[in-house]
Amino acid sequence: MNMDQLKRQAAARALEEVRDGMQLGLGTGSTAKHFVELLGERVAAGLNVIGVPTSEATRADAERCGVPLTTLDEIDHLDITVDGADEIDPELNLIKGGGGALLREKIVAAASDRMIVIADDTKWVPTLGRFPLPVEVIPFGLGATRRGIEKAFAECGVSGQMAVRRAKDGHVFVTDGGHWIVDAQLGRIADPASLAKALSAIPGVVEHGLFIGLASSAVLAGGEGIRVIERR
Ligand SMILES: O=C(CO)[C@H](O)[C@H](O)COP(=O)(O)O
Repeated sequence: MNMDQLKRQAAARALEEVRDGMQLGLGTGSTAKHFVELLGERVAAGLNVIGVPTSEATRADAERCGVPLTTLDEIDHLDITVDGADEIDPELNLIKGGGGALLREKIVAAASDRMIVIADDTKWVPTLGRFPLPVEVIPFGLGATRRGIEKAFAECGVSGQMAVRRAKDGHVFVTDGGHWIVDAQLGRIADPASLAKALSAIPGVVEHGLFIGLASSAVLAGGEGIRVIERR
């Protein structure tokens, strides 16, 4: 089974948790896209749900698949958010933002009763940090913000190269919120909760890709089948 089939399997397993009448957060990325497509098939067959997309890309996918959409201004909570991740550790802390949607993804996950993370099992790691940590920043004053980020890294015992993310065409990547992303190659983040707190305190940092205590469960698809891991 190839990687894409594993992602679809994880998405299908998460779909089993969806009940009629639910309000759903719809994640971003290639795995979350499978979930939106499968959800669209269930909606076409009569399932009554409504979704909040975490990116303009997911909004377009959901519209194409016929999934009814709303916003967090129109409803007061979400039952489940289903989203992918770039890394998942045994505490179900995550690195997200490889697709650049971390800000809306975190707002939507935080508004949800449950967050189910779906992934192929290559995303499972003993310690976060091999995947570059995305930090969403305001372009104004970027030099000062970067120095603040470096200080936070030093205080939390990590270090590594930082680079402003670029799109395939070479231009600076701009998020749906109009911000930039700095990707930091940290290698190993021993204390992700402390680093998350330190990064959140920096003026100029809009959000970062450390999702601490947000995921309720992870559905991991691998060669030997599907594993569902619940947060302890
Ligand atoms: O955080 C994300 C987007 O901002 C994605 O969930 C993450 O990058 C995983 O994507 P994929 O399912 O394509 O591997």
